[in-house]
Amino acid sequence: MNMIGGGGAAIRTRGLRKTYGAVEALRSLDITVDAGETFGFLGPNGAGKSTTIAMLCTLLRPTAGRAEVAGADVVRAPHDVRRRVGVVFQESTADNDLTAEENLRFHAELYGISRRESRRRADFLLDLLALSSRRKALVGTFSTGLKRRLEIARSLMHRPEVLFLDEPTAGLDPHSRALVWDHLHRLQQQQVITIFLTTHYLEEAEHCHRIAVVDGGGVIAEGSPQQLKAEVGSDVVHLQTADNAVAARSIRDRFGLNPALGPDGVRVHAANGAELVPRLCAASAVPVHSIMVTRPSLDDVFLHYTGRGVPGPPRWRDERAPLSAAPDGKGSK
Ligand SMILES: Nc1ncnc2c1ncn2[C@@H]1O[C@H](COP(=O)(O)OP(=O)(O)OP(=O)(O)O)[C@@H](O)[C@H]1O
Repeated sequence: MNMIGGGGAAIRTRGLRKTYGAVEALRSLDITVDAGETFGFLGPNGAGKSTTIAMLCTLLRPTAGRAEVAGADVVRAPHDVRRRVGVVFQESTADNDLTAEENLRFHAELYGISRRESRRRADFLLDLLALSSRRKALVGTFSTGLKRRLEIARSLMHRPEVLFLDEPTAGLDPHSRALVWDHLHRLQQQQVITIFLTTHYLEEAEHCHRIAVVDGGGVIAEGSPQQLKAEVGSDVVHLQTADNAVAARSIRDRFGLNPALGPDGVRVHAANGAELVPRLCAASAVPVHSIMVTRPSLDDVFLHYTGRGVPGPPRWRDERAPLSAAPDGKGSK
């Protein structure tokens, strides 16, 4: 077969494009995902994430360009691709009127898996996703988190080489989110599997080996979470104090940093927030009510790479000019 490039990649796209009539959902996508990698596809609403998954799973035909998944071309060999991939969609597709086990077995039948193998595989996956105690329960009684885990189990019944997850933790509470990731990590310890997931959340990128940020129809940034965060910037330390203006001024004077005074307190960028916190508390000229360290947000990533932020965040202002103009700290707007 005429491959796009060298072997070894689990997913490879070149100039992949999709239009819906006049709407250009994806302009030109070039990505390479190695076998065994967890690859995050990050972007705002409408960036083309679901469209990309649909093309890679052969549910949508590309308008132009090439894509290979698990060594098969999505247009020329769609059946090969389908046998080698598992998919979990944003919307639940589990059958509420069947039990967890029946959902898995039904899927296995569609793939022509023998009963014996189906039983063995279902046992393994129900255990892996901590669903064994619910195997006989009707899926209609499941929470969103349980359903998502069942759908992941179902997508793995036919031993796919590549697992596509479209917003795997959307709509889940923090505990359920963490569980999903625990199970995915356990899965990767058990077998070599490539995971391609879409997400809005930069936090999810922490679980990925590499991520691509997609916007405006193509990839605008790509790398490991560490690389992207390093490029985006440093930790952000948020402080609330008895007098935020005084605190901001003392941070600037004592630490040579550039604090910003905002509606909820002071925030300051630092290379290592955790290391700065005790020093800030010890040196603060005013009592500190609360202090928190956060990582760069999706806003920060977009601002960095596109020069525009996602609309709506609280407005912060650089404190240097107002502080020197108004030593009482109130500053002008
Ligand atoms: N069937 C369709 N017909 C016309 N336009 C579509 C269709 N499906 C998607 N689009 C458009 O294509 C673009 C990409 O949509 P897509 O759903 O792939 O983005 P997404 O990144 O997955 O968004 P979200 O994060 O909201 O799921 C959007 O502008 C969307 O409105």
